[in-house]
Amino acid sequence: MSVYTVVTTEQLKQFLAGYDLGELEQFVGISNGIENTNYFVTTSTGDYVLTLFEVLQADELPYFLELMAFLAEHDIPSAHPVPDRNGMYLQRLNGKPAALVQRLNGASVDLPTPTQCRAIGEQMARMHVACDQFGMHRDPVRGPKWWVTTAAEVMPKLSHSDQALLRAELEFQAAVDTRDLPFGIIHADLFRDNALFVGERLTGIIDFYYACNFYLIYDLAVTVNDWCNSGDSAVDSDNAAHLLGGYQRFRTVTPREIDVWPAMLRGAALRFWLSRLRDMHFPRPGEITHIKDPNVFRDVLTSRIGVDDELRAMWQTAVSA
Ligand SMILES: Nc1ncnc2c1ncn2[C@@H]1O[C@H](COP(=O)(O)OP(=O)(O)OP(=O)(O)O)[C@@H](O)[C@H]1O
Ligand SMILES: N[C@@H](CCO)C(=O)O
Repeated sequence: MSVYTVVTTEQLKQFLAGYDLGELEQFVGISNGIENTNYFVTTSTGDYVLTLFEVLQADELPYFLELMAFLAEHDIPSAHPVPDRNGMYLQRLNGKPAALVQRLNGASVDLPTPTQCRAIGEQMARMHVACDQFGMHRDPVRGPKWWVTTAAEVMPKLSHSDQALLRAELEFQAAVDTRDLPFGIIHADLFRDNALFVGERLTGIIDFYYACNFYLIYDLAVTVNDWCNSGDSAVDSDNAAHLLGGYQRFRTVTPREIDVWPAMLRGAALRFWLSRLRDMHFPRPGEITHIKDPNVFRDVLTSRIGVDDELRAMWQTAVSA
């Protein structure tokens, strides 16, 4: 991120008075991330992350906060939201909806190992399975309808060749047969910067604010595109074998999911190409801002076109041990 909304010491002390967390010791804005304002907060009882929601509205937030509580309580490595003195997770601070969550140990990794990829696959599958029991529903906000409206916004900013690629991909995606695909709750943004590790041990998955009800296989596609990138946009087959193998350990994918896998990888690349284009060409004002390169996902998309058999073959090499 980014700190879009500055919080003063006085404001934070008043906010913390609503919690049973002791005295404020220190706090600092977090520079990673794009969507929200985040601070690390230390009180006399421990370390927390404070999020001020910049885009999501208060009535949308119970889904995410309840989901995070549900996952932490089902032993998925993740941060439990912290309740205030009245048992509520959601508060307001400086005019924005705000929440505190536990601060997890660990750091994100730039160059994941196969073992780390396996851990991500395993926990994603456990999350997909566990969430069968989670009763709330949310439609995707970055789904196919959003792809079309956002493409129209960014189209005038693109080169002719990128415009042609974007138009062709939207047309291709509109024709993908998604019938009979397993559906459920997905993270939808499980990038490397949304997982923390201590060595090879996954300590937590964070940033559930794009979670929604959608095709489970799309969640894996988002994650493989980011975690298993060989550097020249092709898939790193060793990391992919471990990530998909880890996933299969807890949930067996269906033949329909394997069939649609190449299209899902392309759709997932399209989604992040578009969101990064929008962030770049229509930025929001903020004190610290962090724009990610859209061309990374344009190139991922390009490299996934015309290689369907190769992409489906990833499932044959998934390491099941
Ligand atoms: N529970 C947590 N424990 C430890 N660190 C955390 C936690 N939550 C967030 N962070 C840190 O804060 C950073 C930003 O958080 P997050 O990814 O949620 O921000 P965002 O603006 O919503 O992100 P995005 O870029 O995905 O939109 C993370 O990269 C991580 O360093
Ligand atoms: N993970 C996203 C940002 C948040 O959606 C990206 O890397 O573009």
